[in-house]
Amino acid sequence: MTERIVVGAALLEAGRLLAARRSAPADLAGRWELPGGKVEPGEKPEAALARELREELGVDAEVMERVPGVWPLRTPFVLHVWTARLRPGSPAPHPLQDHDDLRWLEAGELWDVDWLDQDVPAVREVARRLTP
Ligand SMILES: Nc1nc2c([nH]c(=O)n2[C@H]2C[C@H](O)[C@@H](COP(=O)(O)OP(=O)(O)OP(=O)(O)O)O2)c(=O)[nH]1
Repeated sequence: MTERIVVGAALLEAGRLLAARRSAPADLAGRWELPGGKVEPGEKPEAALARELREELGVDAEVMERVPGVWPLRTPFVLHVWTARLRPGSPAPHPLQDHDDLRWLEAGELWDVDWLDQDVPAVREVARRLTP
């Protein structure tokens, strides 16, 4: 089966990571994830991620670097993660779509939220970039 890529953002600001709490579907609701979504056919992953961040959070984000790794989600999806930052003048993130809460986490708070199980290895990889 062909893999389908879900792009997730490690949105970073002043050494903090944005975590987003899913509001749907029921089996994922209440758990925390990296904001993002599915790459559409013909779309570049970086463009998909900037689009998802605009739609879901209302932000103007710059997609920076790929965090090495491919993390399996529900078949046929796999998670690819990119670091990102808000462009100057971007609105602050708001949970407009798919989420009902957001938190900026300092390095020491990363494990205070209940990440989706499948996101834990990705967040661990991101954590290496946050820790001084
Ligand atoms: N965005 C995102 N999705 C994740 C993560 N971890 C994880 O298992 N998923 C799952 C949840 C969904 O089944 C799928 C991504 O779907 P989505 O609902 O965010 O995608 P989308 O915005 O493109 O929405 P749609 O096609 O369902 O309308 O991947 C993660 O960290 N970020």
